[in-house]
Amino acid sequence: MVCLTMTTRHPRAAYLARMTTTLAVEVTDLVKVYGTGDTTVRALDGVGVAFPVGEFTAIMGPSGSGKSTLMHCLAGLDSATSGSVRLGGTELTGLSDKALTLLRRQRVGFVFQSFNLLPTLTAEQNILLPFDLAGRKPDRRRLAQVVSVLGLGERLRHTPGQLSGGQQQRVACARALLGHPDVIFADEPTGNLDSRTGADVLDVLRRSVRELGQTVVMVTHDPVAASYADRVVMLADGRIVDELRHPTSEAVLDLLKRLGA
Ligand SMILES: Nc1ncnc2c1ncn2[C@@H]1O[C@H](COP(=O)(O)OP(=O)(O)OP(=O)(O)O)[C@@H](O)[C@H]1O
Repeated sequence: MVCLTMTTRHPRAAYLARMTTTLAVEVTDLVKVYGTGDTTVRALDGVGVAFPVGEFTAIMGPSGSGKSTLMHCLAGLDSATSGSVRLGGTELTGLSDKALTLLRRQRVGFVFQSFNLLPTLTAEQNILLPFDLAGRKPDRRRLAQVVSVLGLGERLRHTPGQLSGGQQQRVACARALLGHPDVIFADEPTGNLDSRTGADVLDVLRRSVRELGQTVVMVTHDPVAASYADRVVMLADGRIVDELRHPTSEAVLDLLKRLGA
């Protein structure tokens, strides 16, 4: 497995790093401690895990096990107390807030439970918003491809209020996918959806991995949602305690029960 450890600043070096690494994200011995003294909480307690390019991983675990903390550290939204996070070959530890903001904008996609679409913009304008804000022109072929894979062709002129919850979440997925980020982090993406529209969104995430080569890391409580992933990583008490490949919802449920979740 090839993995570059250098911090890349030059655009061509960054490009080459992305081309040669087979890991989208990798963390080593990650520790996150909140608070001091009696109120100290060790939310992550020496986590080591890698997320290969083009794989769909679900992070699961009982409430308070550290899922959100891990995702925030992976995405450069929070800094760890110690340990290393490498995203697309770039070491995040020690980067300034400004550099982290830039890295998130250019190389990370987010899909949240609450969609986070602007209500006055059309679906297409929402999808293009990150590009507009950055003053960049999107690749029109990529836009057409993403819209087609996500089945949004008929909905581009609708505002979020004219779309179902599932369609809104698909627009949010398209927005995340358009810039071909190193990784998309999805935080309970189906938490606000009924099971049928939730299944549509999970299918979209699955297809973005299979057909567009996207890397997706999703936090979920739902064993059915996790069964769409290639792999489930199970956390308990801030540590990785198990891993399932090609998970079924039954196997995930069994594992959660054994952990007392
Ligand atoms: N800002 C904070 N300050 C202090 N403690 C925190 C903070 N954020 C999280 N924690 C603690 O860290 C631990 C892990 O929290 P985290 O939110 O990562 O768990 P989680 O697995 O995502 O939980 P849930 O499934 O309930 O969302 C918990 O004990 C939590 O109370």
